[in-house]
Amino acid sequence: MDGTNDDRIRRLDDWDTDGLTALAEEFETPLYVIDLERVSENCNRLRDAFPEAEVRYAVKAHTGRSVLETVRRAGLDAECASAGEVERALAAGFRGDSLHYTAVNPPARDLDAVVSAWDDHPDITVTVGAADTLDRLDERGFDGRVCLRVNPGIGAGHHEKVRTGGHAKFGVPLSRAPETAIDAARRFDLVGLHAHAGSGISGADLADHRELVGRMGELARTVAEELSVEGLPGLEYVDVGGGFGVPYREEEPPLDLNAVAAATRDALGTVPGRDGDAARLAIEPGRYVVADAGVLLTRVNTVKPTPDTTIVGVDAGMTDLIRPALYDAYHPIANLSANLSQEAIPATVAGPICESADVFCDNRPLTRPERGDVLAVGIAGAYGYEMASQYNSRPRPAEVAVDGSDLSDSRPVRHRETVEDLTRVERPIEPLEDHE
Ligand SMILES: Cc1ncc(COP(=O)(O)O)c(C=O)c1O
Ligand SMILES: N[C@@H](CCCC[NH3+])C(=O)O
Repeated sequence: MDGTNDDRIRRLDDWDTDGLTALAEEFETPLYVIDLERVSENCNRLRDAFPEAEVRYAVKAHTGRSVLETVRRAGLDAECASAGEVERALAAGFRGDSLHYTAVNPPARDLDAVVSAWDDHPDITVTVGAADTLDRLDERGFDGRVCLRVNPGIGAGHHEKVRTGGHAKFGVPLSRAPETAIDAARRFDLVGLHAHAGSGISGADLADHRELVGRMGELARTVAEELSVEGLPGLEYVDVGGGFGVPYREEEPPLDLNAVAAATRDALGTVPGRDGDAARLAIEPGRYVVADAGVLLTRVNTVKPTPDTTIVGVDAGMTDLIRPALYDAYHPIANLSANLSQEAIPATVAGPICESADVFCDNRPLTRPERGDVLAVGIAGAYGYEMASQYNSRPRPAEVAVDGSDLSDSRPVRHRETVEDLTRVERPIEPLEDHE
């Protein structure tokens, strides 16, 4: 670690245009491309900025097996939001002591599965955001490692729908946290305290982040003192969540990760921990690890001039990348096939789904698109494939992995679904011949 952190993001310009076009030819579109070397680099950037911390990858950003294996090899732990994610992380080789399951109103099926996984992997940690969840774990005979999720009363993030910190759904209210923590410590092995502000935190949110971490530091010192009075084991860590943003717009400055790390350290202060050690800092970023490692490729099938704009119809839609429809999120878009001498026109890039929200951008300059052109939608590695659906009976796209800037060496890591994949779960109610 050299004390510096290259905070540049990988932009569409940094990808090899011919290489991406060749991938679209070979594997067809819509197609996700994921650069595993960039995933590793992003893990290293986080570890360099937070050398003292436990860094846990929030698996929900991209659960692809290739990504999970890459993150594990880069030495990060895994933070899982469901029993399904726990199962996938275990299958990708994460050990129990690197697995953290964050239980939010957990369905019984999830708790049963995680408690059963705990039988084989007793070092799994369950992060609990309600006293009810503690009781439900108890009822299942679980007496392992728990972490208490606290609602810090502060939310942050790129859109109101992703600000979790202030939402009552998440975590035990700060005022109730000390008593709930002591109750948890009497019944389980209470190893940590946790809070998460939200997703897509930018430099402008640094004051909120600092306030959240400060509150967690104060709470952790109160809890540590009460644990010590009761003769209970101290805390191993304080987890201040993830949410580190990446600049999707060209003009947005990148997050200064070193400044965030310094502010985090400063605001947390020292928390007495276990066996005479201080409690460690933990963070759980998802987006930062994978966002700029992924691109979505899509092909133009329609160019329709209208009085207000030119509609550029493409074969990817909100079913492949829902972020623009759901959060009005901005993703850079480039026409890979365009001759650079051609002029840019205001274009509205729209997909094939029967929803007016199925639009990637409105009236944005795009080098004159023609039918058959390949467009790249950038910074699509986080919450892209992961939030894809099969609405309108659209099978989910394929994904290929590459390693670094040479795109000639690619391998498919997710096959393109077929309609048969969609209907496999269905059973007819009557044989078709009865209709004849
Ligand atoms: C509990 C928790 N941890 C970590 C994350 C990861 O967030 P991000 O991908 O923004 O880093 C989330 C998502 O907001 C979350 O809910
Ligand atoms: N899905 C959101 C992030 C939410 C993270 C989970 N709490 C996004 O695409 O920005």
